[in-house]
Order: sequence, then C-alpha cells, then structure tokens
Amino acid sequence: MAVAWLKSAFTASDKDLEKAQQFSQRLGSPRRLDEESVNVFVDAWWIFYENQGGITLVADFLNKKRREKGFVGDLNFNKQSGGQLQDVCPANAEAVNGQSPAKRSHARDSGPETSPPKKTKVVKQPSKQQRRTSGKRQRLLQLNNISSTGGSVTNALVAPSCAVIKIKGVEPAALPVTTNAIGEGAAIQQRPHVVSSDLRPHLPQPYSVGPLRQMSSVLDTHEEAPPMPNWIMDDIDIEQTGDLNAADPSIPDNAPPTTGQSAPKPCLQIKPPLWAVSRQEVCESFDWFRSYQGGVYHANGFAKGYLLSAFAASRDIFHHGGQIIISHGGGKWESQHMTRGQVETHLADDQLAQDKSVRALIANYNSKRPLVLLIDDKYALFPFDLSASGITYAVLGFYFISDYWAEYQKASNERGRVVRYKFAFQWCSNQGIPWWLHPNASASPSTHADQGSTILYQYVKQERICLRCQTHSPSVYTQWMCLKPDCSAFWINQHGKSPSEDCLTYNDKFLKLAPEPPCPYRSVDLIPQQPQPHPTDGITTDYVYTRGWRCPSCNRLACRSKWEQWDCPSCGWSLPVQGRTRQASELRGIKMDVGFYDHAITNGSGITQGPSVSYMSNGGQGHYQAFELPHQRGRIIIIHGCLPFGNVDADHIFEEYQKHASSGQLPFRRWPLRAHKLRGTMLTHYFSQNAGAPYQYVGGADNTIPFENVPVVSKARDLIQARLRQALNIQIEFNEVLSCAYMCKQKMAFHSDAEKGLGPIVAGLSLGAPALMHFRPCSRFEPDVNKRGTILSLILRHGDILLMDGSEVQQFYEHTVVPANFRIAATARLISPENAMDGSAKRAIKLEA
Ligand SMILES: O=C(O)CCC(=O)C(=O)O
Repeated sequence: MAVAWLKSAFTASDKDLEKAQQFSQRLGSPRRLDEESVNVFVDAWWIFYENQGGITLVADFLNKKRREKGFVGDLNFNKQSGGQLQDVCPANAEAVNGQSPAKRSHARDSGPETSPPKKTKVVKQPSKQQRRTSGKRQRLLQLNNISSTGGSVTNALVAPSCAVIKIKGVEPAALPVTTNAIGEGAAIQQRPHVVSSDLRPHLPQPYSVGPLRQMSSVLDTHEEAPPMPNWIMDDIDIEQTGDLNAADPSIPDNAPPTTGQSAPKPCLQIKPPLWAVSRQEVCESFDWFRSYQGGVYHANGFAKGYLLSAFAASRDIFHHGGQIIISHGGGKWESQHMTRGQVETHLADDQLAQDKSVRALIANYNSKRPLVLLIDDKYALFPFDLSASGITYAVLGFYFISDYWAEYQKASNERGRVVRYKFAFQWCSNQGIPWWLHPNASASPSTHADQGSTILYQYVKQERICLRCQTHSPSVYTQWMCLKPDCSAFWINQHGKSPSEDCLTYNDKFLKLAPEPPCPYRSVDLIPQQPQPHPTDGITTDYVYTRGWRCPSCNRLACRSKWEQWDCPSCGWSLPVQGRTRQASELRGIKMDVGFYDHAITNGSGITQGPSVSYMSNGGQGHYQAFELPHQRGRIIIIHGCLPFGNVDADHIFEEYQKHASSGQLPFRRWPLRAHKLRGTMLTHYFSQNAGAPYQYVGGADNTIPFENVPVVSKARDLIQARLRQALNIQIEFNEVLSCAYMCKQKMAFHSDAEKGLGPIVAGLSLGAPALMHFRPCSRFEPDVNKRGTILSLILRHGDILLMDGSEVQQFYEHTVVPANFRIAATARLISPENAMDGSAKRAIKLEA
C-alpha cells in the first residue's frame, strides 16, 4: 500500500506541480510543496530506500497517515520477508488502483532490515499502464531540473533510459537549495554546475592586480564603530591581572585540541591577500570582521565575519582543500575569566538558536548571504603554518552557509555534553580557486594544490524527516539522527541511543559541494578601501582616519599608529597624510548631547559642590568651580577659560600642536597598552607624546622628548601653570606634560593616574572639541563593577583646565575622557626622579640592591 502511494504519486507527479502537491499532502507533509517540493520527494525516497534499520519507524509513520486517511488496519512489518511492508488488511485491496494486494509493488524486494539499500537497476520510464500493472519494484528517480537562463547556475542531469520525474514550475529562487536526488546505482551522471562557461579554475587575480574598490558599496553604511571591549583599560595593573598577552578571550588556553593535522605543516610561500599580526589590526582595518572578543562578527542581524581558531569542536573539518569547512557556531565554551585578581572558570553551556551569533549565522543561511571566513595561527586544520611566516590572522575569503544543524559535543560540565550549532561553509567559487591552493602557495604543490581540482559537484541534498518532530534534519553522518535540539529524538540514532563520539563518520554525499547561490561579492570586495591621504576639504581628523589600512606592498592589515602617516610595520611602506590645520572655532561649539550644561553629580556620591568663583587674568575674567570628594579624598576643580580674550592663547596652542604633529616635530603615536587580553600588541585608542620626565603609562623614556624640542608643549604647560596661579594661587612647576590627540570617536578609557612617584596635582588643558569626563570609584574601593557607577561628569571645553588635587583622587577614583570630535589635551604632572627613570633603569637598580 505504502509503496503504491509513493509510486502513484511519483508517477503521477510528472505532470505538474499540482500533482506533486497532492502527493505531499497525502504524505502528511506539514509544508507546502511550493516551498519544499523537492524535499518531500527526497524524504519519501530516503524513508523507503535508505532508512537502514528504521523500517519500523517508517511503518509507524505510514500507518498514522493511513489511519488519518480512513484506511482500516495497519501495514505489517514482516521480518521474514526481508523487511517488506505489507498491507495485512484485504479490505484495502481496492483502495489502491483497484489492484489486488498480490499485484502491488513492494517497498523492498529483499534484504534484511539492517542491510543497506540495494543497487537499483535503471529502468525505462514505463507507461502509465505499465506502471499500474508492473509488480516489479521500480526505483523512481526524482530530480529537480533547474535550468537557469539568465542565472549563473546550470544544473543538468543526463539520465539515459530511466524514470524521471520533473517538478515543473518551481523557480530556483523559491527553493532553499538546489536539490537533486539520484537513485543510487542509476546510470546518471550529474554535470557539475557551471558558474561560467569556463570551467577552468581561475586565479584570484583581484587580490594581486586591478583597481581597489570602494568598500562603501558593500558595507552597511549605518554600521557603528564597534566599541572597544570594556576590559581594555589603559592602566591595567600587570601584577593584579597577570600577563594575559597571550590569551585571546575567544580562545581559552585550555581549548581542546583541534582535530586534524598534528604533523608539522609547511610554510606558506606567498603572503595571504589579507593578513595581520594582531586582532586590533584586523578589527581596525577590515570591515568584515570587527569583533574584538567573539569569533563571530555580526551587524544588523547578519554574520559578516567568522574566525576559525584553535577552539575547534570535535568533527570540525576543512574539506576539499578548505572549500567546505564545518565549524561550530561560536561562543559558550568553557572559559577563564579574571575577576578581582582571581581566575574564574565558566563552564561550557548549550548554544541556543536564539544566541546572537547563532541567530545571525542562521539568518545568513536563510537569506543565502555570504560571509567572510578568517583563520588564526591556532587553527589546526589549515594546511600551512601561519606563525612560521609571522602571521597571526589571515582572511580566507567569502563563503556561504550550505547547511546547519545542532549536535551534542563532549564537555566538562555536569552533563558531560553541550549542544553546539554546526555550520557548513562553502567557498564562493566566483572568487576563483582559494589563494592557499594556488600552486605558488606551497613549496610542494602536489601536497595541496590538487585538492582544489578534485571537486565533486554531485551533490545530493541529504535530509530526512524526523517522525517525532516532523521536521527535516540533514544526513550529516552515516547514521541519521534528528538534529533539532527541541525534539525528544534529538541526537538519537536508530538504535535509540546517542551515538558514540568516536563512531560518527561524515556521510560522504553530504560533503560534496552544493550548488551555490549567486554571490554578490567579488574578491576585491574584501580589500579595504585605500585611505584618502589628502582629502579635498583637508579634514583628516574624521573617524575614517582612525582606521587602519592594507599595505599595498605586503598585504598586511595594519593600524594607523602614527599621526603623520599610515605605515606598515612589516615592510615599512608608508602613506603620508596631508590635512589642513583645524581652527578651534570649527570645533569648540559642538553641542554635547547630555542632560546637563556643565556638570552632573550623582545623588549619594558624597560630593560637595563649591560656588562658581571668578578670577582675573590678562585675557579677562574667568571662573572656576570646585567639587570636594567625600572623606577629604581631594578635590576636582574646573577652571574655565577667560572671556573675552583668554582663549586666544589656547587657540594658538591648538593650531601649533597640529602643525608640529604634521611636520613630525611632535611625533604623536599610539602606544602599546601595558596589559591586555588580545593577541598581538594592543595600541591605545588615541595618539600621544610625552615631554619632560618619562611617564611609564605611555611608554616611559621611549615615548618622551625634552621640552626644548617641542615649544608648543612648553606653551601649554605655561598656560596651565598661569591659570592655577591666577585662579587658585597655586604655584607649581610641572616637569612632565602628556599631550594626547583624539580623532573623531577616539577616547581614553577609564584609568587613574596612580603611578608611583606622581605628585598629588594633575592638571590638564583642553583644546578643540568639547569632551565628557566621568569619574567613578575604582575597583580597589568598590570591587562590584555594578556599583561602580559614575559619581561626577563634567564637560571639558576648549581652553578649560581640569585639576585633580590630592593623591587619593587617583587612589580611590578613576576617570575617562570621551571627546565629541577632534581634540587635543595637555596634562601636566610633577613626577619624582625615581619614576622618571625608565623601566630598565629601575630593574637595574633593583638588581644592584
Ligand atoms: O584628555 C584628557 O583630558 C584626559 C587626559 C588624562 O586623563 C590623562 O592624561 O591621564
């Protein structure tokens, strides 16, 4: 009976889609055939011919449907007859084609329940009459014959003298994937889907030659700059946090070993088209991956970049020379965190379809949107040793997600396992052959280059319906299991058990390259836009000038670490920037989008606000305001610039700073942070230069020049000292000034100036755009980060001087500065000779002692 159902439906459905729809409904498919037409047929096919050992389930399923349709009696599973399905109730005899049961076809000719499906003879397509009367089993073939006239994919089948069912009227766009089911053993060759008329692999030319394309055409323009992770602080105490330099937060050091190659890998003989040494270089230069912490970078609900790293799940693979990559969806692995100086272990947890990264990847799958895959040097499945070439990160290229599913993975949590979402990524072939398969990539081309050419396109969409949850799951492994974590049959095989991890083997049909959706991107779309070093308006302080670049000589992605130019730390290639000097008048009027004009004190902070007090200077009248911290821990005073002429000095200093920076006389640099968790060197957000006594916080003696070399800094120091004298009668001669330059969207993270040897008075002059300065209790004072809210916020305007008076201000509080646009600050301190020594001199003294 069941066979007759299938058979009649198959044979009748060659007429049109409507017939196929009827069949789908008879099978009880919950889905409309116009969406999943092909899958219905494939389900039926696999249920009958491929469900090894699962025939009881098939019988249950069909009997349920029979009962719903009003049939009397159930199909009987007859082991003696080798697993055939038989209708034991003669009352149904006439229900199918008016035939007697004896004349009907059987689902299986022979073979025990557990035997694999037999090879099928190819049969001529019978006439309708023949099909009715034939008692022989016919392995019927279904194919989705899609020919795309204007499209890029032509998928043709050649099937001499065989039964073929075509589903007409199904547009390729309506199908989730192009799907073919071919009877095993049938004399059918499926031609490769052809992406262009030229089947020869072509080399990724756009990487090496050709014009650089504007990235803006492929990027979501409203995408915001990703925030720096909040643990990136400029003054993390190394002793307190330990040296975390080697640890990428997405790659715990206790990551399980990646399955795959353990033998030494060959070195790359070429430079990848895009590579980097630090995570920051990737995030600042490459718009497709701007995630400092996670392995998946997503924006607007879609994944844009995916980093393959050491922390592989079991069964992650790098197949067809990397043209099929299977990887877990990212996140929720066991990880170690530093909290208040203590290492805490967070146990691995189940991934959920709603998790942001997983959700974004699924959205890519559903919309056929490609994403970019990157690897780091810890990704064991890549066949070359990146680190031997000094490469930490490399961009592979565009991939689309050909399938996804969930599975259990071993984990050291209470249950011993966690749910992981796995994604199958497939190379977008319009990019040519992958760069690492290029014959020049390897010293021994035979090792890897041939992997790209032995591609089999004979893809069969392998899926089955779970009889419990009635949803499809791909046949990823040789044993089929429901791969929907919400189903009670999830990860349970035909023996009713979870498979043993070691016994799972990929279904080789599943690993064939799938027909691809059209890829809207080309290789050149990966190349970051070449920076514009001399814009027509002369403004070189906008956000885009904070971004890194790709060295056109060696392809390295590099941060912009110098004010006057982009340069490549590997090969020294540089691109000088020629901007114009910005006037303070262009910037000082920028409105701050905050709910206060000058300052805000948080209720309960214990801060006492003093009155606004006037003072006189040679520029006119100014005023200042003091804020007393509780427990006499010191005071914070803001001295506003003098009107009407008091800011003229500040205006000149602002302009002079820019001129000296552009000429190289004042070398503004982004300096390495002393401790951080990212791989590679992490640079400060802002540019800085120290003058006078060395200040360890920004590079010590390495980043310090004498006051004589930078007259503008001396002028800034003089102005600060004059204001302290005029407003507060404080006589002080500072011996150090840290000058910081912030381009648009750069800022200084929370920190305190608590370095040993710093005097109790710290005073900073603000120039250019206004900035918000916030104070909060520091961790020693309030370990609970949730209770460490801002206690005081101030707006620092052009010409203002901010004074922090008292060493306890730094011991108990930390501060951050967030400028509204281009701004320069000169902060003066009095540093004791001991601190003025650089680190090595100090170590030498310690050793002598
Ligand atoms: O930009 C500023 O005004 C902040 C400077 C600062 O916090 C520092 O140098 O420690």
